[in-house]
Amino acid sequence: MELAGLAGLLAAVPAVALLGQSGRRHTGAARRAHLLLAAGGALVTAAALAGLATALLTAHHHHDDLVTGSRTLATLMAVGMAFGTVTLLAGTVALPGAARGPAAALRHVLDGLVIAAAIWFVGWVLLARPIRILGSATPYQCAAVILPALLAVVGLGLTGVLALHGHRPRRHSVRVGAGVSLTAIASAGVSGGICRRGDELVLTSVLLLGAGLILVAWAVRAADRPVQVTGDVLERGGAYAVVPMLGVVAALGWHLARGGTLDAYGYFGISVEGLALVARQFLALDDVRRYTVQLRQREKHFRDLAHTDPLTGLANRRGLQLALKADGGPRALIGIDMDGFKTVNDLRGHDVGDAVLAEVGARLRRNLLAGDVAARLGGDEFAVLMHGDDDEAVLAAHRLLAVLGEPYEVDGGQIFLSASVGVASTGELLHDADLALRYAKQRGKNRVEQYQAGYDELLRRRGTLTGELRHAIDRDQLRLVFQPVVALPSMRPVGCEALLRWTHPELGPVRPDEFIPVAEESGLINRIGAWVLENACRQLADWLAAGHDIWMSVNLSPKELHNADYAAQVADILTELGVPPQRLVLEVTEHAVATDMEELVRRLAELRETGVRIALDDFGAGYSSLTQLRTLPVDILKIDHALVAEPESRTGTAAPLVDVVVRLGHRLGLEVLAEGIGTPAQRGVVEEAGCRLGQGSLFGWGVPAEHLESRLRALRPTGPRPLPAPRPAPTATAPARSQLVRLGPGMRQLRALLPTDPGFTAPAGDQNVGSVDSDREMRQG
Ligand SMILES: Nc1nc2c(ncn2[C@@H]2O[C@H](COP(=O)(O)OP(=O)(O)OP(=O)(O)O)[C@@H](O)[C@H]2O)c(=O)[nH]1
Repeated sequence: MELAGLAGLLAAVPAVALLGQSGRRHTGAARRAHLLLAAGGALVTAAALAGLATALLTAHHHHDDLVTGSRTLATLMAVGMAFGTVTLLAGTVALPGAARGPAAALRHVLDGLVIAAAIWFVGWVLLARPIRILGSATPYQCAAVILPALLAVVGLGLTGVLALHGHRPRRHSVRVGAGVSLTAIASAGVSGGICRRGDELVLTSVLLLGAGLILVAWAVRAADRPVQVTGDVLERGGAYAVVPMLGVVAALGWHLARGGTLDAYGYFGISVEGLALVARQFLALDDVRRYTVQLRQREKHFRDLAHTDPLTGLANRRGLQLALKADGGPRALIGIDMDGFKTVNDLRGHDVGDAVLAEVGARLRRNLLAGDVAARLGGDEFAVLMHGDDDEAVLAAHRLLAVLGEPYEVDGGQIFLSASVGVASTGELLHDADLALRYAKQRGKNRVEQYQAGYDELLRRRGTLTGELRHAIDRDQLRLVFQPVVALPSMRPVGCEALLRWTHPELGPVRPDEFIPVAEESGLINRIGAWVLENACRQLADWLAAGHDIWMSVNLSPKELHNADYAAQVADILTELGVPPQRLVLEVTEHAVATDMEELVRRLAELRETGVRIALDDFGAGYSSLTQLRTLPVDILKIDHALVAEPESRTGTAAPLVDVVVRLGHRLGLEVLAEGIGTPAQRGVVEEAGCRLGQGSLFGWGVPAEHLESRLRALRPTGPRPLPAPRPAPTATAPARSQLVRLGPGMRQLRALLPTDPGFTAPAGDQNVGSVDSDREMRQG
């Protein structure tokens, strides 16, 4: 019989060999698991082989010796095979499809123990008194079977857990678990059979053992397929614990009802069940804690995201509102909006716009103190919430204005932008800073305004003005006045600038610097501009018809210039009223020049084609580019009054830059007109510089048409005047000599630049260039 058993065991050998081979073929976790399974299988097989061989050799011994010998042998075999089974179990939990890592494996083992302890206990109830389903066959005298039986139960428990919680597809690891359990059961059978000299049992068990190992080997072949790892606690139900526990309770009740008592094996089963459940509970709590921490971290991450602006990484509006709610000492809010940012998007594309915004964010962040919060409120609008009082806030605002006004290096080019800044340090910070910011925009941008209680009133007034301005034309509230432009040095009026006046019946006279921005913002400027142009031209036509030798200057809003058929409108009016186009001068401000150059050049060129002349107003008051000046199709350069009124500098001359700009203008073939001449001294300086056209209070304020007309009448007509030749078209190939120069009352940079410009070594007689009036005046003079 033992021989048959030995033969049966041979089936196990190839299975072990297959496992070993599979282990060598794999790497990583699979290799470890397969080798463990191979080693376990080999140990079980070796122990069984050794036991059977010993039993065969000692078969002829005396009966008493035989009984004791069998028990000893069975015990030894059981221990040997138990080692093998433990190794097999370890290999099973180590399979990649079983558990994700050691922690998950430990959880599987404990879950398995919960099931195993229940099976053990139910088995014990069935085998123990009073039920004893095996009757006298219960191998009580063979303690040797207990160890493999115990491991078989653990194997079954583990298989159950793998069926419930293994990674998908689960069938491979379940098959391995089942094979290992079968091997363990067979081990118990073999040791039991040897102990009780039950040949059939030995034979059957040996065959089962082989079958178990073959099942393992077969299942392992597929066990290294990719598995779907799900480690979420939410996936784990409690059924694996509830069902065994109910089984234990039912079995115990049945056992006690039949008058049974608990012996050591029963206690053991119940204790293991309880301890395994408690241990599992600890681990489950630990899992829950870990997941809670993870959830909190994620929640924080999403909360942060909800309060962060993705482009700049600064806080967003909600983030700023949160920061505003937090308590703290004295605080101030600095509201910032980039000026003319839309142009960056329009000219350079949205990506460049984004890069500029990101850089604005970075500059703000670099200029924060600890505890300050910078935020992007949307578009090109930013805010800085800082600790400090009024004065500190205004100081910080000016610093930010300077920092944000530095050129932006994007995409290999420079972008020039300024910002408008509003500061509030009491009250509704967000609201007040916004009001101050809007006020800064209205007052010409690129400046800091501090909130004052009057702003609400100011903005309300703007609302009223917008409403009233809508009807100003229909209700005949607009008037034109005309400020003379005189030839120097004779001070004879040769032209005039039409200036708009608005007198409201209730509000009284409204200043142009108040209502013109309102008109621009509300879009009314186009209607109003058309009205001004038409009425100015009508007046001009009258004067020309009356034989006066004069030209008319009309201010042009950048918004009107954007209008694609503006040039056509101008041409229509001129034709309709029969005004020679050369008699009309359209003035654009430097402000318009600083924005979209290409469009501006195109529009101005269209206008010039109609024959009108273009004047560049307020030159020297803000930003200007010398390159732009050369590219722009303009005929007249109007020197800003700030330059004319500049006091003596360290060189000892008053208005030192007038001379420079006049020479620059003449050099570029432009007529030059000095604005804001208020004193004979200023007139002297301007004349000295060679400027032949002047305008200012010294020669007359803006007056009604009749007043100017009487002045004109007083002058004896001197026949038709030659009109200035149009300026030659700018040459596109001329190299740019400078980029952007900040002109202004200081104009130091221009001064520093010009003498080194080879094109600027002006000949002594260049003062007459392009100035017909000065020619004539000189002849007269
Ligand atoms: N590139 C980019 N542009 C944006 C983004 N959000 C808004 N903008 C643009 O930013 C511009 C902001 O316009 P405004 O502030 O009204 O106009 P502005 O040209 O700066 O004029 P002022 O503020 O009056 O000087 C709009 O043209 C928007 O389309 C953004 O995330 N990226």
